[in-house]
Order: sequence, then structure tokens, then C-alpha cells
Amino acid sequence: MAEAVSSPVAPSTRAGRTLRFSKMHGAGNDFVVIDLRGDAHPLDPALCRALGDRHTGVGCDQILTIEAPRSAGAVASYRIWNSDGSLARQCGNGARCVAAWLLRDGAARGDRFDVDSPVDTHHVERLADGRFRIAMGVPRFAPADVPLQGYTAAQGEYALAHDGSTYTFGAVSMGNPHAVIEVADVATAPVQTTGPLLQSLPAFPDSANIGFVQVESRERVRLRVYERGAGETLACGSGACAAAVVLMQRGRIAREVTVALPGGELQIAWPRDDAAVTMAGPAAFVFEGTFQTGAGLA
Ligand SMILES: N[C@@H](CCC[C@H](N)C(=O)O)C(=O)O
Repeated sequence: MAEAVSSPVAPSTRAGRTLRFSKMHGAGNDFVVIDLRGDAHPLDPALCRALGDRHTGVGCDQILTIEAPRSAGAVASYRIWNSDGSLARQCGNGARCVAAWLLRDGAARGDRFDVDSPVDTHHVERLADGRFRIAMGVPRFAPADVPLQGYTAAQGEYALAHDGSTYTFGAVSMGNPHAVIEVADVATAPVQTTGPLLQSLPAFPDSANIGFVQVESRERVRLRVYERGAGETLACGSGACAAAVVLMQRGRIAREVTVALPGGELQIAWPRDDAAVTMAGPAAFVFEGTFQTGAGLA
């Protein structure tokens, strides 16, 4: 299961609240971004499911709420909701969209600033070509940190038997849980079947984002990710970091790589084992809108 959600307020899905939002995407991973600074009412799981619904709501993979900073020096913090109403702690593509949103808003100025995600304070750099580079934190491989049950020591590769099949994967926390499966061809990888199956196994008590990665060369990999709480997305930034560091630890790829996802490309660098991973990629505004709470639920 994704992170447990408890809301201090009654569900706000009843009609009566008008939420202004920006629709954004980062390499095709799409977001509804809502400014909650100064707003006493947080979102709740039912409202996030209503917003995220692609038929009766706005439609997105994740909802990002901009909130007051938590650390000294950060310009803002953000919360991450998956479209199924679960909370997440890390979102790489979302971090770039939050950065672009804060610059347009004027809360962030210049080409370098810090933002607080639920898990860390991230340094942001706006690059000359308009993309953003985010410091995503130091990956954690200990099974307890992922979390991955049934193992005590970190292994480059785990083999998990289930129902007559054995699944071989790497596991890492990028602030959120990831399993990474190397495949010969991502186009034919069993993303829609093995993704949800692995997520549901007791080995992943908090579920996990399941990545399927194909090595094309030492500098380039292809990746598809079945995300926790959202299903397969066009791109997963933390998943790109996870796939890259698992393969870098195995010595399969260089320390700087391009990760090609269905929705676009990200550049991932991990200079040393004890260093933060950086992820660079695009962030785009799509449209602005308002959402009336209670909409789409009848
Ligand atoms: N589904 C993830 C959170 C979102 C990850 C994101 N799309 C990214 O770009 O990293 C989770 O529940 O951990």
C-alpha cells in the first residue's frame, strides 16, 4: 500500500470550494498544481481522486500542492498526492514543475533556489536551455530503507519467487520505494502485469514504483515505470534516478546517463556512491483552470 493518509479535516469533496490550478507536465508525467499557501484547508484523498480522474475530473498522475516552506532558506514546500488519493514523499518530475511554477509566481527568483519536498530539501538549478536540474538526494539501498521485507543486507540484485515465477530486481529508496527490473526490450516488457503484481507482494509493505529498464549503451537507457498510486506513467523522475543508480552500482552504465522514457528524456548523474543524484529535464505549463469541489462525483 502507498503511504497511509489521514486528513485532519472532513473530506472537502462537497460542493462549495473553488480551487484554482495549473495543469503541468514534466516529460509527460502530468500534474495538477494547486497553491495552498495561506489556505487552512488541505486536500484529502477523495478530492485528489476527483481531481485526478481523467473522465470526470481534470486528470493527472499526481496532484502537487504548494505550501509554506519548512526549512530555513527554502522558498516553498510541496505535498505530493497520487491520483488514487495516496500520499507520496518524492516526485522528480513534480519537483521540476514546482520549480517552474514558483519562478512564474515570483516566489522564487534567479537560477538557483531550494524547495522542500516531503522527504528533503532539494536544490534547484534553472539551466540555460530552460530545463531544471534537481538534487534528488542520496539513494538508500538498505532493504529496511526501501522498504523491502525478507532481506537484511543490501544486494545488487534480489530474486523473489512467486507463483512459480522468479522476479529478479534491484531495489532502492529515492525517498520513495523503487524496484528496478532489467529487460532486453522495454517495448515488450510486462509492465502492466508484473508491475501491479510486484507492488502487491508482501515483500513491498509500502508498495513500490516498478521500473523496467533496457540498457542501450553505457550512456543511454530506456525505461518504463508502473507507478505506485498512478499506474504506468509517461515518465517517472525518481524512477529514472532509481534505474540509473541500480545499474551504476552494478557497473553496467556510466555515472552520467540519459534515461529515455515514453514521454521524454531525463539526464541523471550520480558522481559517487555517497553523493546526491541529480536529475535534469523539462517542465511545461499546459493550461490554467478552476475546479469546483463536488464536481465529477455525482
Ligand atoms: N508514484 C510515486 C510518486 C510520484 C513519482 C513521480 N512521478 C516522479 O516523477 O518521481 C510514489 O507513490 O512514490
